[in-house]
Amino acid sequence: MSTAALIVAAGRGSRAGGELPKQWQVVAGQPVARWTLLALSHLPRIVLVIHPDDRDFAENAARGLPVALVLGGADRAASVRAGLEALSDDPPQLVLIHDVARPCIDRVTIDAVETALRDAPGAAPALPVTDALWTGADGVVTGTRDRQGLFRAQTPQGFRFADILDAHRRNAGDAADDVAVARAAGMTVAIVPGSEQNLKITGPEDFSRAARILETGMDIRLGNGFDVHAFEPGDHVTLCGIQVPHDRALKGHSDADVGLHAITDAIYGALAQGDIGRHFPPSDPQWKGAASDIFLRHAVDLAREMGFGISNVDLTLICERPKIGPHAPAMIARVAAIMALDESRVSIKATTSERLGFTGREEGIAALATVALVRA
Ligand SMILES: Nc1ccn([C@@H]2O[C@H](COP(=O)(O)OP(=O)(O)OP(=O)(O)O)[C@@H](O)[C@H]2O)c(=O)n1
Ligand SMILES: C[C@](O)(CO)[C@H](O)COP(=O)(O)O
Repeated sequence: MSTAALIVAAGRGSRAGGELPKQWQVVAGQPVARWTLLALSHLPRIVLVIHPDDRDFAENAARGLPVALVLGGADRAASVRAGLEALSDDPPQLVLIHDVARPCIDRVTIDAVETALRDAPGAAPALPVTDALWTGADGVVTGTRDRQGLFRAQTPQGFRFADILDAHRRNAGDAADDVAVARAAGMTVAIVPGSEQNLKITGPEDFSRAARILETGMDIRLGNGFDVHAFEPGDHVTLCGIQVPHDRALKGHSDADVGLHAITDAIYGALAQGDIGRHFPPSDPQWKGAASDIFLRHAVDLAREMGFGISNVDLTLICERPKIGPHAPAMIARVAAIMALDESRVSIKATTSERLGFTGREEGIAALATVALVRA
């Protein structure tokens, strides 16, 4: 069965507060939407429904993943409808409709919904209500309600695609969720076990709850990279993608960007995927004089293919000259752009070796990098 994920992310998150809609705020090192996309990234097709103002945030959250962006509507039902219509050009057999605001969704729950669709046209996770239920007014309990047979609804809510598309086309106005739309169209919806961890970020206090859950399930990898290039005659060096005037150049098969090479090696190291020489052999003439951002982009793409986000990078350049400080802001901007990271996650600093050793004798430049990769 072909299954697509439809993630609705066009809401404004007004109850959650903050300067950005909740789905673009960072939790446990990554935007909420990135966590949600990664959780569903085993599915072959993902549609992310967004507000027209949010395209840049969405592209950042979806980087490296096969995600189609679709513009949403004024309410949740309109956004779901827009996503379904976008999928209808090449319809999948099943669709899992998920709130972007539920980033802690786990694979067991996703698979349970998909499996239940073998026997029912709709299926959704839910948790039975276990607390006693009251009615209240003016701060006083006015009655009790029977909790028997009551459930707390979650997403992803899964459906046979043709049925839910038809149900949404016939639905007028907003609806609490897609189960309501499906039931109004006469579809049977099976309940599968939900998860306490699959909370929806709704109010400000939910960010820290989600962070605790995401951090517990994290796979954190650290990698280090070290590189050295010797000086040769020339009039500039290329460091972290920036041409820095100098009375010598760095010698190498590529552009000899010692800084980018160290960062690239740190990423390969964190992934246990060898080093830059394994992926780009110096014996291969096509890398002669190559700009080293090619190598760094490859390492970043490999990390994302393996399901890792890059949390931060810290680079130290070791040389007496040229002075790095004046160029550091441009270097940070360039490395952040190559790695598609926020500049606040890139540190580039320099030290001399107090005139000791080969860097002290100004025979070359050394670079030492550390990166942290995170997978949910
Ligand atoms: N016009 C809308 C409104 C909501 N949603 C999505 O529907 C889900 C559930 O909605 P909710 O948690 O209520 O999100 P918001 O509408 O963003 O929050 P609020 O009501 O606090 O503004 C969210 O993933 C939200 O992005 C959407 O895609 N389009
Ligand atoms: C779809 C849903 O997540 C089910 O719990 C929920 O109905 C959507 O969010 P809202 O807070 O009810 O708008």
